Amino acid sequence: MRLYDIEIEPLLQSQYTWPSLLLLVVLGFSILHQPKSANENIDVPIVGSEQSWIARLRFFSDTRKVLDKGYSKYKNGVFKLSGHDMVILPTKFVDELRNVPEDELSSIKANTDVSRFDFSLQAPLLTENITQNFQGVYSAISILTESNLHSRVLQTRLTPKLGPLIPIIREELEYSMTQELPEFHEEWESVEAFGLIIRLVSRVSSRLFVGDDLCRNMTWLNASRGYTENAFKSIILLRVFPQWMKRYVAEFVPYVWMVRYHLYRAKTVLEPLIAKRRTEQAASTLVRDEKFDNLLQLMDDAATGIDARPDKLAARTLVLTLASLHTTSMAACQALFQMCEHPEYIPELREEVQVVEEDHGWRKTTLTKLRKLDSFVKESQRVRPPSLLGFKRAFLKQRTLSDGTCIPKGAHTLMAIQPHQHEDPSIPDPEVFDGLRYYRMRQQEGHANRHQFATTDPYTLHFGHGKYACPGRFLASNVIKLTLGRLLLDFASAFLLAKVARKTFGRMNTSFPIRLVKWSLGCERVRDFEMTFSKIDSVAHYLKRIYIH
Ligand code: HEM
Repeated sequence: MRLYDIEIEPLLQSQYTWPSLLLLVVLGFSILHQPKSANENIDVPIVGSEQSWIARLRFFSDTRKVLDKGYSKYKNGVFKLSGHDMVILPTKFVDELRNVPEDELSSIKANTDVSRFDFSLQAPLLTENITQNFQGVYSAISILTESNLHSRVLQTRLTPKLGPLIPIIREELEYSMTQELPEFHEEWESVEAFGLIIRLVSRVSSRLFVGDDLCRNMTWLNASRGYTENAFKSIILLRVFPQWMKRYVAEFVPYVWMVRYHLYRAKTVLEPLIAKRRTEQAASTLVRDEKFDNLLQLMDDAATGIDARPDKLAARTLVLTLASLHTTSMAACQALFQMCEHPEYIPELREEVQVVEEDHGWRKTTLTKLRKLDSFVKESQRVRPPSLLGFKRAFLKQRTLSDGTCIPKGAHTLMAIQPHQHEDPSIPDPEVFDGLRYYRMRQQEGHANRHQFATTDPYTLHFGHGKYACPGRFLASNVIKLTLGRLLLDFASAFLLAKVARKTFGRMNTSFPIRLVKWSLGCERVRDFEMTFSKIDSVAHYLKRIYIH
């Protein structure tokens, strides 16, 4: 038989023919049977194209522009971005929604996008294409939707112990610096900023996550770093595909394979550790003191039922590194870059760290005294936020908002948190970077405990707000201040290349190297070194020429 010029018989006899035909039928069936998403049922204006693929590509290529366009037009109303993908609610609803029970409005389900795979939702209702989520099934994050064990333990067991744990974390940081910093053969060394920060943060966080049994174990460290990196890559890649396609595409994505591999590797070290500790505990030979506290152990103490299964505990611990590692490192790195851009703050910040260290050493209350550094990190987050959109919610029940807008069951919503923060009346000059802004605000009467990095308010939603705000933000704040404080003590941090990058290309690139200069060289040498940086404009000019021509 011939079809046009093609011989059909050999094709039909090929071993691949029938599986391929079957695959085509399954795909065709999936496409034809796509239920309309809940987001599509919300009748509000769409900013940009209604065609999902075009809208999605446009959104990915210029998120800020698309968001600003929508926000400037509809900021007090509800609108959609990226076709029907994102329903943007005005921030006036924060107070109305922040404490709604989890079985009605869920942050974690919106973030993980469990979608059709979550049968507890009883319907394939969640929106079809969510571009702002963590692709829970493929990145293994869906374990966080099985129960709120991790949040309970972070909030009620680990956070209250953070103070006493400071000397222990500090000890781990000292060790990490010896492992991760380059050897200084000359007066300065070039390091890739984000790479250095993420390695320091992952070591320090590991001490808090799995304790001293494993925090220096390279299998665990590689699994947690490798998992986080590949999970993010899978997430970003899979976001572009429609929901029905993801399950097929995922099977061919090497990042997804690597996620599974690192999950397996993490289990090989965590499960025996859990078993060992349980045996010792049963035999009453386990020595427990402050040093022993870590997230894995505290979760094991609190877990019941299926959550207590060693493989589940191991997976949950690994997945929590995704929630913590990049977020914390990015915030620390942005603060470091702001120091590059505004080196005039460095002496004052450094002096604060020195005074606090000399007065008290690294003790329970040390970090609360670093008020200038806290303000600097918070201001860095304000001007370079981790996300332009936030306060993601999945509506698990239909709800009518106070302005009459009806949000159907299954819809996913977000808020434009970055443009909204610019409208905070307590920030009179939002375009200006003012590293000590929040430090001064805390000096007002009655404000001493407000305006901290980990504090949320209706204008500051980078950690969410209300009952379901990030349960790890105090931990993040401690790790960031410890790490930056330590770097400030040792390095003049002249950051030449980062500064040049900023001047040359108008923005920082996280993969750009920075140069660390040791204070221990003596002030004169550091000053000499800085003098050479005054030629920065000509270096920038030179680089620009190289790149342009
Ligand atoms: C600067 C660092 C961090 C940022 C910017 C950040 C941001 C956020 C945001 C925006 C949310 C969603 C809140 C909401 O929807 O209302 C969240 C949730 C969460 N964060 Fe963080 N986070 C950070 C660090 C951490 C750390 C260190 C941990 C520690 C494990 C952590 C664990 C979590 C968890 C478990 C959730 C989900 C809570 C739930 O089950 O609802 N985060 N975070």
